[in-house]
Amino acid sequence: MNKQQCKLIANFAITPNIDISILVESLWEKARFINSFKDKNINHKIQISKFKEAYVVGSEKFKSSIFSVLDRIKNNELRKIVLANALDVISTNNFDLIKSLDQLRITHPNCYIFSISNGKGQNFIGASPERLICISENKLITDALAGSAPRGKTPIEDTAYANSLIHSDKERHEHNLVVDFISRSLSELGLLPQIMSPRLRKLSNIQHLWTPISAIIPPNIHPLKILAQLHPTPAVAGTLPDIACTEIRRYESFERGLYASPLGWLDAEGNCEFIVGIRSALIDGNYARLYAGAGIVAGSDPNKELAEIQLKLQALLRALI
Ligand SMILES: C=C(O[C@@H]1C=C(C(=O)O)C=C[C@H]1O)C(=O)O
Repeated sequence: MNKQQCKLIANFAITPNIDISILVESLWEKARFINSFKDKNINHKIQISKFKEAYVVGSEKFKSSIFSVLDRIKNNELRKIVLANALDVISTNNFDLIKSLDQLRITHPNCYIFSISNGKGQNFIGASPERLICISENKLITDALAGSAPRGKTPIEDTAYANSLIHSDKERHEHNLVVDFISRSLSELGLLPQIMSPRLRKLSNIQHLWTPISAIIPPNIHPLKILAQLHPTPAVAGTLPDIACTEIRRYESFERGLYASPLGWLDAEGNCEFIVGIRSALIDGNYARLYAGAGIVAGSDPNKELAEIQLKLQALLRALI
């Protein structure tokens, strides 16, 4: 598919008393609306807004949670927990959804840009670097993505960050927990995971350790079964995932909502694409809640983890305002 084309997938719940012809017409109407943007440059209204920002969990409280998690890791109660924070933003004007998505698309050209509405005026949007599963013609591909470093301001600084990421025992351990979990989960379904060579996933503000993993899917395994087996991976929850999820509920004082959840589509042939809903925000009129987390493992430095979360949140905020 070239850059001028895109695939439009529509998923609808079909109930016995639905009028298919009305449904099809409303679908075409939506397709025509989307197509009408084809030749238009989106001219965003310039609005001067003022913003009030507040982290849901303050820095000191967040760091004390990290220290507590590190103690529990030391006591061998768990190996990794991903702790998230949220940033609440109130603007004097409503957030402009199309403009925000456009900015996310421009600043994160290699990420999955998404927007999901609940039909009540709330939209969950973001630019995720992480693919949970993509199945095309029986071939599955998934990402182990964990372990992070900032991007450098110069190529030399950037390479130095990349090298320290690649050679850090702590980052590699954090990453390998995700690789091991994914390959074990796929094997438990009777699949033969092929682990590709590790590489870097470079985004505009951050870089990650990245290992793509592939597998051939026999027709009798439903994509949702694979999804249920994989989610949540230790990239967004921890190891072991069940224990980590219980601990996350204790440490995080807010609901994650759609943050870190699988978002995507599937078709009747078993093709699908689900990403992990990170680098994301819930937008409701002039209110936005932005989410970001970081994996805590033995050797994590609370100040660095806090800085990583702030880096993720501030980059997202810049795209929204
Ligand atoms: C949990 C998030 O990201 C995850 C955590 C990472 C890390 O701690 O190194 C890296 C990529 C993601 O797997 C997030 O961005 O909210």
